[in-house]
Amino acid sequence: MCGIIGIVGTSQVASALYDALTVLQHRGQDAAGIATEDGARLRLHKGKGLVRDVFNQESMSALRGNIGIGHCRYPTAGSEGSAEAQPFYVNSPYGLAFAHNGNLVNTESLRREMFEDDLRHINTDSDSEVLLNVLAHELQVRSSMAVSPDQVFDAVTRVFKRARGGYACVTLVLGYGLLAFRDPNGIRPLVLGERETATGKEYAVASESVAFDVLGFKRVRDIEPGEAVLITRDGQLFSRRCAEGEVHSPCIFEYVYLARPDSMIEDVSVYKARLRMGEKLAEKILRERPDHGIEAVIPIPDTSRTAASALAEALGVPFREGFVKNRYVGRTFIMPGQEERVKSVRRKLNPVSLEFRRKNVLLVDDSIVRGTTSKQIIQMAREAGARKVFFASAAPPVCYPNVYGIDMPAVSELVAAGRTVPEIEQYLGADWLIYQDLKDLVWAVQDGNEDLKHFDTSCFSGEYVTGLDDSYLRQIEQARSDSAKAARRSV
Ligand SMILES: O=P(O)(O)OC[C@H]1O[C@H](OP(=O)(O)OP(=O)(O)O)[C@H](O)[C@@H]1O
Ligand SMILES: NC(=O)CC[C@H](N)C(=O)O
Ligand SMILES: [Mg+2]
Repeated sequence: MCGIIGIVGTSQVASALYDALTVLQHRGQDAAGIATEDGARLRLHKGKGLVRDVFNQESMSALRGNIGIGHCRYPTAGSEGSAEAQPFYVNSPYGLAFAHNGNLVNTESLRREMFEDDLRHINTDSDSEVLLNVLAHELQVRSSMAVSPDQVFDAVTRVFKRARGGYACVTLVLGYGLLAFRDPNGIRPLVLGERETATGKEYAVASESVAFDVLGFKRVRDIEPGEAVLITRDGQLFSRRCAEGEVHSPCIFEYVYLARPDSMIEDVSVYKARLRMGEKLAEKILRERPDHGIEAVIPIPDTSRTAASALAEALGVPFREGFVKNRYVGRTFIMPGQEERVKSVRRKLNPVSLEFRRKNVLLVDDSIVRGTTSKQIIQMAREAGARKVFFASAAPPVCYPNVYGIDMPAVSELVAAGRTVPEIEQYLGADWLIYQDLKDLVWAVQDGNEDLKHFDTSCFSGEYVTGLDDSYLRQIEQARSDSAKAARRSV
């Protein structure tokens, strides 16, 4: 769930790309990059770290041009190294700079095809570099000096046939324009925006609409599943559905945790969806624990706040800020190693003891994945003097890996996998634990747009809309478990 942005402007775009990346930072904290085209050349700067650390005045001033793309990375493939920071670049055909949010599930066979059939060298372990080369190959075999939208759309049609997985992508086609496309199932989000300026209309494409709010762009619409949009350097927009007939399945975890609440995805307000998650969870608590005795509902900052506030209101129990978040510590879940994640929970969240002392409290989180946060938080609540500590998750138990752009590769690391709710309760140390039902989570999102009939719920249901090769889950567990990553870092 990286963040991506592309802008076709009528004046310099680097600072707008930078600003957009800072509001998409919650989607990826590991690396960031910007590529622009200054009329003659590609300008590219990228590196490891937060957006504010990767760029300085000097690197920004070199990023000249009225058209460009940006990326902030949360790795789901390959390493966390700077070589895999995005955008990636290939010089042929035309010169392509590419940024990708998502994850492919047939990377290895594509990598082999690239090498053996298409004679292309892939230099990293990144699936995004593979995807860029598939696009480059398909453009190459149709290329001519004068690029046409039909050629580009035919190439993307082939990419959709070859690449399986979740992918929302922006590509800078040097000397020509910006190409954006979204996988045939529409798993990862991608929105189109525009703004009128004194010098003409400008377009932008981004992972989340919140990027448009800060840039003063108007959200026009979501890019459709299997659609490609091409915006030429002189501001003409072309689009085509290049894949049809696949089940539209936006990732439900965007609504649970990944996206900012002030974003709209698929015409659904993430904020309102989270409120509805809280309401549904309250109904379940009232059904199953009518004599709950809860004296305060306490969110685990940041993401659960919205759901917890609605839950408290529906229960008629005070909503209290029992944990203060250190605003200088980033998101824990998207950190690459378990040791770092465990340490950062305590660095990040500190209890306000008086909200716990001699009280029965309900702690609310948006989700429980590895249990890193919840286990420590329950202990902190007890240390702060709580009488009873109940725990509620606004999402159902996460029991299966996510393979479409969220780094949850190993079943063995998921606290709910192979455990019953009472067993998880005991492991986390809660007096009782309650999870949202999947049907209620689906309802909470669908209520915002009843045209959405299906979602990618794979981490809750184990159903993978693209299908998976038999050995795939075993392979990613071996390659991407915390222990595999730690072993890689130590060499
Ligand atoms: O069970 P776990 O493996 O701990 O993962 C789940 C937790 O991680 C996320 O928080 P995070 O700190 O990443 O971000 P937030 O500040 O947006 O809530 C999420 O909101 C849960 O609190
Ligand atoms: N989270 C993502 O979208 C990751 C993109 C890509 N798979 C990478 O690892 O860089
Ligand atoms: Mg959290």
